[in-house]
Amino acid sequence: KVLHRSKDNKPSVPFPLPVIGHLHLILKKPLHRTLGKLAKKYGPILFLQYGFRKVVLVSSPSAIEACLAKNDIAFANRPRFIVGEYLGYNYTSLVWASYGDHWRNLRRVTALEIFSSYRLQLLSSVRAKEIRSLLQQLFGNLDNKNFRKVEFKTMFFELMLNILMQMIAGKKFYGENVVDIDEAKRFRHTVIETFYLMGALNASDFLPFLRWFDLQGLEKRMVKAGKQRDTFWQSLINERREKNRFTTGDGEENNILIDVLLSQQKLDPEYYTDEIVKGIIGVMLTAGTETSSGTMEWAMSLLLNNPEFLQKARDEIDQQVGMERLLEESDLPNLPYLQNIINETLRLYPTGPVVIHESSEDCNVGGFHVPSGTILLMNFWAVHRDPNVWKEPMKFNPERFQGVEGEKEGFKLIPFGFGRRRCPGEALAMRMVGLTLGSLIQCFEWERFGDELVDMSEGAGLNLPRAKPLVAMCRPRLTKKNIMAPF
Ligand code: HEM
Repeated sequence: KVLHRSKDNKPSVPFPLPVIGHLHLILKKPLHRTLGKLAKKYGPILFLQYGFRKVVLVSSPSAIEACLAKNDIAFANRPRFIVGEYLGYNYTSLVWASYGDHWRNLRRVTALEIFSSYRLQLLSSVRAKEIRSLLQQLFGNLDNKNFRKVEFKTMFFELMLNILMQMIAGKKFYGENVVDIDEAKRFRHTVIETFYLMGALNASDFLPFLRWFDLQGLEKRMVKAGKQRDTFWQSLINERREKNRFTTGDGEENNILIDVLLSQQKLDPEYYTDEIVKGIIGVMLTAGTETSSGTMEWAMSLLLNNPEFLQKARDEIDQQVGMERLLEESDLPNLPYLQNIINETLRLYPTGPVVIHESSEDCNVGGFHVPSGTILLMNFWAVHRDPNVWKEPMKFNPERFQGVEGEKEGFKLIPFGFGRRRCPGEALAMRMVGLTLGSLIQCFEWERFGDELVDMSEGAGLNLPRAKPLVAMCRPRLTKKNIMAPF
């Protein structure tokens, strides 16, 4: 029986304690750091025991390649953690579904109706409009002399949510003519709560008898969050249903995800139940918002602490786009420096730092036997900071991507995962992060709020949030005419 055997003479993982196994070793938050320390001490492939569950923790590029490339199908399941029952419609939503026909169908429908290049292209004007309205809002009544204070977190979240809401439900969430502000606040809270609950270590997942007691109070919170989410998704469906009763046949309904799903429901009501439709909407609005907006916030934090790179990105934009018009999505391929900044941000602060799968059959990882039903923990965050893989890994240096080191092969930069369960939102996220950062750099000068460096501490949650929301000062570079020009 191998608990852990390392090829480089690292010590063995301590023997598991009775009942709890190694759970005591992973209590400290944030999880990616605690798991990173374990890997550093004991090796890149570790076999752990969480209560009654077997766990394999992998933290090196070759180990992750062994799981996601060589054993992709074997590891394509997710564990049935209790949170998936309440927040994943009893494991039927895309994130929580096990590998199989249902999951494949969800991936197919979303790939076609939301993530295809055709759909992404079709909705590029929605994104451009939202960015412009964000820039106008920031510009406010500023002149080019005064700096003003900006809080990013809510601004980026609202931007992503507005864009996704228009793709999904055909309406905005924030801004003029929109839903009531309390509802918007409640929704944001629910998304944050979702990530918290997904990232919280629920002892009942590993010691099922504890479920009776819900000692951490997590299940109670899951029930509440599940109800809030369900009410919100249902209201979006009801609204579209009502609207479609009076449809003008102008084709708008072909571009809105809920409408497409409701027409599938008419064809196959047994499969496309409201629950399945709500599961799809919920996954998109949750997985797509905090991850992308968090990446934007980390990128701005890094640039504010490293203004020389901010200047270089601005030089590139000035050269490629100029100051006479606003940066557009079609400019992004001509802005490799900006792209390097995003890659470097995702390297240091991947907003999916630890990814969880489960094996559905026996397999072999790096010479070790992994039994079926083992939980797989992949620490992308640790791989992205591994000194065996990266030179000066803790240093923010976008220029590393200009040289040989920047080559993405070899599973050393995997912020979106790899293989069958790879993030389907990557192209959309990269466009949004690129367009937002590029526009902010083009249109405004940025300075830190106060003399101190931006605090880079990480908070709790599965999506690597900042501990403290980022605040900075900005002053317009472009003229009011450029920014306020009607779209
Ligand atoms: C910078 C932004 C983003 C990052 C870093 C990110 C990262 C990830 C990661 C690491 C996974 C797990 C992959 C795995 O299990 O192997 C994932 C899954 C997923 N992501 Fe993203 N993501 C981002 C944006 C988005 C967006 C914008 C959407 C949709 C609008 C999205 C939708 C999803 C979905 C649905 C899954 C689950 C896929 C499945 O289980 O089959 N993500 N993402």
